[in-house]
This record gives sequence, structure tokens and C-alpha cells, in this order.
Amino acid sequence: MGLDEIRQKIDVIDTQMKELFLARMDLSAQVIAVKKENGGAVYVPEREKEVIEKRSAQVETEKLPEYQMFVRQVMAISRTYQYAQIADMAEELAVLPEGNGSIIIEASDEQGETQFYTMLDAAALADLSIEDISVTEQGENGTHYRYRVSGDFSRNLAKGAVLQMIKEIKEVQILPK
Ligand SMILES: O=C(O)C(=O)C[C@]1(C(=O)O)C=C[C@@H](O)C=C1
Repeated sequence: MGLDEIRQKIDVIDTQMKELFLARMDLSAQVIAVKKENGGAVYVPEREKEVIEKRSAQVETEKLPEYQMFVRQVMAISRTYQYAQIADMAEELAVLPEGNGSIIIEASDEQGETQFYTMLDAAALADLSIEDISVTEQGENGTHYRYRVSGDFSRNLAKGAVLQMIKEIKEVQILPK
């Protein structure tokens, strides 16, 4: 099979995945509508763990890590989308610049690297740049980081990403300007 032919097959799969992705996001919107009513948290780690475990059955070993990476990323996007839907109601976001600008976020990382990556991932998914990272404290209580995050905060997606950082990272705070 030549490169053109392979790419045509990729185009077909991408078109199918597009439909499925958009349908999944519509369901994610329905989930957040229910959570808004009931006050449920966007992030449900037990549910995500279950989804990854169940869907991983029968996936060939060779592609298993990449498949799990894909599922985790799809759910992270789904969460950013849900946070964006409730960003207007979040008082914590009142400190954000109206448009382009930067914010300083401090967060501690007590459980190893996970929270650090949550930060980088949420920023990357919403096209926000992390311009500066410094370690402000490192000791028995873990590592404390200070991040400068920049971008256009007028976008709902960016607001959603910041809300994701606030909700999913322990002891996070946005410093006043
Ligand atoms: O099941 C939920 O509660 C959802 O919000 C859906 C979903 C998903 O996209 O699969 C997203 C966020 C949760 O952390 C778990 C799963």
C-alpha cells in the first residue's frame, strides 16, 4: 500500500472518530447538565479507572499503553469541556484577566507527579502557555510550585481549564494580581 492510500484510510477513520467524538461530547454535556442540578463533581476518578479497565480488556498488549493514553486524554478533554460549561458560575474565576494576560498559580504536589501533569495537561488542552515554573518549597510536605500561565482568558475553554486546575489540584491558589 502506498502512502496516499494509507492516508485515505486514515481519513476514513478520522471521519468516523470525529462523529463518535462529537457524540461523546454531547453526552458529556448531558452529564454536566445533570451534575449542575445535583451538585456532583466533574472529576470522578473511580469512574475513569473503571472505564479504562473495562475498555482495556482484549486490547493487544503492544498497543495497550497508547490505547490507555487515548482514553485518558478523551476523558480529560471531556472534563475540560464540562468545566467550561460551569465556568460562568465559578466565583473562583473572578480573578482572571478579561482577555489576554497572565495569572500566577501556586500548587503543592504531595502525591508525586500526577498533579504537576494535571497542570501541564489542562494548560496544553486549552492552548494556554505556562511561561514560568519555579519550585518555591521542597521538603517533607512535598513540592510547592509556582506557575505563570498566560493566554486569552476570555475563551470559555481557558476558563474551563483554570477551573480544572483549581478543582483537581490539591492546595491550588490563584494569587491576586
Ligand atoms: O461519568 C461521568 O461522571 C462523566 O462526567 C463522564 C466522564 C467521561 O468523559 O467519561 C468525564 C468525567 C469523569 O471524571 C468521568 C467520566
